Amino acid sequence: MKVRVLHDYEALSLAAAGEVAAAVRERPDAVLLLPTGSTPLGMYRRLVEMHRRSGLSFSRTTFFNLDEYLGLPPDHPASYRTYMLKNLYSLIDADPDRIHFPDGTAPDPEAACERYETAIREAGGADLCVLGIGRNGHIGFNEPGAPFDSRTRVVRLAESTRRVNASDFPSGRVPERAITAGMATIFESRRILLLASGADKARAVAAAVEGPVSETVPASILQRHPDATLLLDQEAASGLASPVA
Ligand SMILES: N[C@@H]1[C@@H](O)[C@H](O)[C@@H](COP(=O)(O)O)O[C@@H]1O
Repeated sequence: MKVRVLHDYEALSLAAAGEVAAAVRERPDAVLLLPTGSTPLGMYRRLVEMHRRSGLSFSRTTFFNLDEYLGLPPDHPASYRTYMLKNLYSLIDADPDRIHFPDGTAPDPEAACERYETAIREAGGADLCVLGIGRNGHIGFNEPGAPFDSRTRVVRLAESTRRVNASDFPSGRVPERAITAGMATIFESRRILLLASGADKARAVAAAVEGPVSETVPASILQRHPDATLLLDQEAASGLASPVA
């Protein structure tokens, strides 16, 4: 696992966008597994700029989302589908047939999870997975305790995660469950990039980088990955015992 510390959020976003752009330039039909949350917003903004200014094309790229709330209508303002359309897909030349989301409203959610896992596998697996990190070390919606061999499945959200995400649901209750790509699904990505910004991520980052590899801290699995990079801003890196360049 490599760790890169950038000066601030803007530098982090630019570096992350550079990595995604390089993957897509090298392989225009790359398969990407992408996150939501506030952290990747700057990266998406930069990717849209690169598309507009330097002609970076995503027309052959296949996109999968890491997760989605269970039971939210797809056009709900807080659904991850809405987030991705608004912040990325509607602003670039993505092919709608190559954009995939977990189906949070499927009548049989377990079957929808299996279909999603199969779709990722049939696409050849992810060339690049970009992750954020929860304050409790979660990746996607794999909360502490998620088995390392888990696949795309329905999960119950930690109460702390529901509290943090409550600001996205001003007029209602935060869903209790979600569909997430599993730990093994994520780990099988050929390259993984985890982004963390701000002091409130410092403890989770330190546990993921310097603590034992443990299902208690889902992001710690990246220590075992052959090609994982953490992009941190200085605040997110502030809990690390050993300084990194
Ligand atoms: N399911 C998402 C995660 O994929 C994301 O990484 C995390 C951190 O979000 P933020 O970047 O807003 O801190 O929260 C959510 O719960």
